[in-house]
Amino acid sequence: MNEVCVRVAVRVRPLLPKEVLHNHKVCVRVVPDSTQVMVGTERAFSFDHAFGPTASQDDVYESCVRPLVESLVEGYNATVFAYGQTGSGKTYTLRGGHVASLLDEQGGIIDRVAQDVFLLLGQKKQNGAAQTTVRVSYIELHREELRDLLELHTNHKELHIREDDRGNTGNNHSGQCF
Ligand SMILES: Nc1ncnc2c1ncn2[C@@H]1O[C@H](COP(=O)(O)OP(=O)(O)OP(=O)(O)O)[C@@H](O)[C@H]1O
Repeated sequence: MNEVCVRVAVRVRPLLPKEVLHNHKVCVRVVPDSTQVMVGTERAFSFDHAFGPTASQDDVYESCVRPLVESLVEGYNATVFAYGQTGSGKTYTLRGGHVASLLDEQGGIIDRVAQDVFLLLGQKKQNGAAQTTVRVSYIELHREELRDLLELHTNHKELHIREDDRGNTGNNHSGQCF
């Protein structure tokens, strides 16, 4: 991976059965063997990665995210976020194809990161690295309101995201109040 701080990947999902049924047409195509997508027949847009409807969850993870996890265990910060209109595939890409699935071919980025973080930390420990602590928070921000998805009974009014003077963010509920 080169030294660019922000990399952008585009993923075009397949038509859903109901879309096929309603005769919807594909209007965005990935140019074969490139990182460009065509909108209609004339306009081409370039990205750092471009995945078409046949790309697997593993393809996306291996090229876009795994290198970040490797950097993470070396002490770097990394962020992965999905952006797109409703129904475009953000949840599928991040959380996977089934709710509560074990890691299988439909497993999303979150499952794969969790697996690799512990795998890589385990390897580091075997090589004599210091003990590591992993903390996880899973928070939904919807209409300016925060919800702790790991503690659903928490009153959303008690949750606040704060930033310290070095730009580190945390939420008061996870005990990281800045
Ligand atoms: N790459 C893919 N392959 C197969 N099915 C997909 C793919 N991406 C998305 N889907 C399916 O498309 C539908 C919409 O996807 P998803 O729920 O992930 O969209 P979303 O962007 O999270 O939408 P919203 O913003 O409304 O939550 C789901 O049924 C999902 O399983």
